Parts: sequence; structure tokens; C-alpha cells
Amino acid sequence: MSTAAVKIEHLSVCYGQNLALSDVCLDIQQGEYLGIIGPNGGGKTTLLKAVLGLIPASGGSISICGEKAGRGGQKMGYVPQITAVDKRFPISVLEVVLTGRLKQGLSPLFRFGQQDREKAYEALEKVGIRHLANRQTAALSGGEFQRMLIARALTVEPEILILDEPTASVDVSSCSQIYSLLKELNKELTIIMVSHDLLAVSDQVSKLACLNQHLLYYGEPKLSQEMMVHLYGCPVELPATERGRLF
Ligand SMILES: Nc1ncnc2c1ncn2[C@@H]1O[C@H](COP(=O)(O)OP(=O)(O)OP(=O)(O)O)[C@@H](O)[C@H]1O
Repeated sequence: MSTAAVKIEHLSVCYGQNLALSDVCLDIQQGEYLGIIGPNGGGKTTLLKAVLGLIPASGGSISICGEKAGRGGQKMGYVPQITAVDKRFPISVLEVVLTGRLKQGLSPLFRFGQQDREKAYEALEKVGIRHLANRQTAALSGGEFQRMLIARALTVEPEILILDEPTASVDVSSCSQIYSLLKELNKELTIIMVSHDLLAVSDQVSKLACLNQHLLYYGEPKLSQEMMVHLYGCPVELPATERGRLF
């Protein structure tokens, strides 16, 4: 049997006295496309950050392809949830994508090399915005901006792509383009995506996790009204495609 891409065992994470995650166990297989849903404050971002080794576990453990999380050399690309951007900040698309190549412990004299530029252009090509390389980020649409962030994550040549609400503030047509791109990338990469978009989650992913401090569900991407009440504490309008296959 192959090693799990991400193995989470009895994970808990606290911020001071605030318990954000409690006893979460999850085995994410290589090649999986996992969607994570849950209410605001349910611990979704915290789970992603713990997997990335950005915050410590208070209890339990996480391993990535058999290695303890947080060790150097683990191939994960991260598309963070960006809620506010200062549009006046003068930076081009290529410059943002290149920041994905930055490593820890850089000298002040560091300059990006030819290989960094090649990787950045390759990533831009992959997400379909190479032609925007020299454009200022302030002049991008919401969908183009998200593609740029995905390109940035791809420059580390990840085996696992982790995305936190990649379609927040993106219109319907750009959303569907981003989901097509993710489907394509999933042919080569394991994907873990947090989303509030229930239609996307039920339609796009291969596995679904429902998180509200505890892991309430992990399995086939089917949504039920019972599950929604359990997760959100009230009935939720399910997408039309889901209503047709309620279980
Ligand atoms: N840096 C922090 N310091 C203290 N508490 C935090 C910190 N980050 C998150 N929390 C708390 O941890 C809990 C989980 O937050 P988290 O951001 O992981 O939830 P989420 O499910 O991603 O929420 P959302 O859907 O709103 O993005 C919340 O109660 C939040 O207030």
C-alpha cells in the first residue's frame, strides 16, 4: 500500500486557551482531491497551516509522505486566503510568482537566477497567464489574481497543492475556469482545498471533509441536509445538483 500524502493522527491545535482543532484524524491519499468545508471559525485554515508546519500541533501528529510535518524539503505549494490587497503596491505578476522560489535564510544580496525565472514562466504558462507576466497586480481581475497565486504555489514544484478558498471574490465564469485548472493539476498533484462553495465541493472533489473543531465527516463528496444541520447548526440551501441526489 502506498504512503499517505498526508496522515493526521489525533491532531489538536490551541491558540492560548482557544481550542481550534480537537482529535482530528485524516488520511489523505496521493492523487486525492480533498474539499474541506465547515462554518466560519471551524478550524479549516488552522488545519491547513498545521499541515504546512506553519503552526505547531498541541497534540497528535502530522506526517507528509511519511515524514514529520514541518521538515524542510517537503513538497507543498500553498495558496493562502487573501482577504485584502493594497492595490497601490507596485509589483508585477512575475515578481509575485518569483517569491514562491524564496527560501529561508537568504542573504541580503540574494538575486533570483535564470532557473527561478524559468520555473516562474513555466508556472504562469501552466495556469494560462504567461502573457500577463509583466502586468502590475493592481490591474488583474479577481480570477487572474487567483491564477497568479496558484502559479506562485507551483514554482516549488509541489506534490501537494493546498488552497484556502481559491474562489472567494471570483465571479462565476472565473470560478469555473479555476476549477477546470485544478482538475487538470489534480492529474499530477494531490489537492487539498478549503471552500465555502458547496456546489464546487460536491461537484469537483474526490473526497469531502466536514470540519467544525472536530472532523465530523470524511468520505464521498455527498452533501445531506442532516450533515449540513450538524455542521452549520441550521438547514442550508443545497446546490440543485445535490438536491437531486440527497441521501
Ligand atoms: N492567530 C490566532 N490567534 C488566536 N486565535 C486564532 C488565530 N487564528 C485562528 N484563531 C481562532 O481559531 C479558530 C479557528 O480559526 P480558523 O481561521 O482556522 O477557522 P476557519 O474555519 O478557517 O474560518 P473561516 O471560514 O472564517 O476562514 C477561530 O476561533 C479563530 O478565532
